[in-house]
Amino acid sequence: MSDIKMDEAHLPTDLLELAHRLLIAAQAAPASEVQKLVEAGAPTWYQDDSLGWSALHYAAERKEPQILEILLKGGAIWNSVDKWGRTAGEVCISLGDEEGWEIIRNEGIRSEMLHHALAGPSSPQSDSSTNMKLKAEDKTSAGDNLTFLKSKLTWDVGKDGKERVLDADGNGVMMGWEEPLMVEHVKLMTHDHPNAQPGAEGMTIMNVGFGLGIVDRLFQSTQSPSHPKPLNHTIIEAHPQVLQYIKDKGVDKLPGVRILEGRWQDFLLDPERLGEVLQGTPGGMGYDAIFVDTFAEGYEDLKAFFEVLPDILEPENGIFSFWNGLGATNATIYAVSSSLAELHLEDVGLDTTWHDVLIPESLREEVWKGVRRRYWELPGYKLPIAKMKLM
Ligand SMILES: C[S@@+](CC[C@H](N)C(=O)[O-])C[C@H]1O[C@@H](n2cnc3c(N)ncnc32)[C@H](O)[C@@H]1O
Repeated sequence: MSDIKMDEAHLPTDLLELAHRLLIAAQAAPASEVQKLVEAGAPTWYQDDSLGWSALHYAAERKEPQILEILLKGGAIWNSVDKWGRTAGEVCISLGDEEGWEIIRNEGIRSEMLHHALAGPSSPQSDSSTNMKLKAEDKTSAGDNLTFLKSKLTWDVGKDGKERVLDADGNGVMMGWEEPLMVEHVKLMTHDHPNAQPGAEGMTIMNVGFGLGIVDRLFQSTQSPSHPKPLNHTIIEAHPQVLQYIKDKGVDKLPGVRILEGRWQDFLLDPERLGEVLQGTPGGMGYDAIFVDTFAEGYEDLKAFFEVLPDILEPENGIFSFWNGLGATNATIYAVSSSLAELHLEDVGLDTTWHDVLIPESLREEVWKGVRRRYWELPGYKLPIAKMKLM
């Protein structure tokens, strides 16, 4: 998210005057007037003190698509947020202005794609200040994977009666309210797969990030008297306490289960260890289902994971899915982040379909009691299911 808000004192007086004129013009003047001010160099990123609104927020309130376009072409920042964390996109949503919202979302996708193209190969350092900072949370141990992996975790039961894991700063690492979403993920990844049908040999599954083990329990319980249990179930997990929890619960002793201890990066980004990873699949052909849900990682890490999928996903029927939680405190940013993921998956040869799932549970106050920061603000979850494109 952008935090470009600049102190008035840092702007030369003539620029400050242009900035104020632009804010006023965006509220009531004709498009031509806004255009003139932009051409004269008025800073389109400027946000006022009272609401934290930029000219883009004001134009969104007027439902004037042409003015939105002028401002965005003139460098307005699509994801700058006001004092309440709302982008101009949320202003459009609140007024039911789909056209305006799409203009802002499309600019978000365009600018993020451009940013990634210019940044070159995925690298966690390539975020710039105007581009999305898509971390599951922010700062503290939730903002840095290596810090998180050294931090002390606590397992407890929240006010909603559901189990959860918190990190040392009180950030929710995994929370029980997510279980219905995990159920949907597993259902969509297993139901139609040929290796999960009665009489078949069972699926090969890779799950990255154990957490509370919800998704792993669900993968294990897909079997019925007529349905096979997974043939191989490989879990990659990096946190020492979670690894201990896995052993305490005897998960590592379940038939077909294999635990790879370490970060997924250690296994999947090292060509010499890929063979070890693929041992879980017949003929080393890749997994039937891959799910990834880590913590304290950002979009760049997810993108780096996407890039290894062609090497580890079974090409014919393999299904990939991931916890789609980045940017979920804001509807416009969530939409842009999901579209970005779809485009980057397409780049590596995967087609994505999205399933909309309602999640009223997450909005209940008691779910978040004792948690430092609420990481989910939306009533809906966009669940991705991706498969290799047919040649
Ligand atoms: C949100 S939880 C996963 C929840 C899980 N899907 C469930 O159903 O309970 C994230 C897990 O990812 C692990 N993790 C974080 N970063 C990782 C990394 N780079 N490689 C492997 N595991 C990681 C954390 O230790 C944690 O156990």
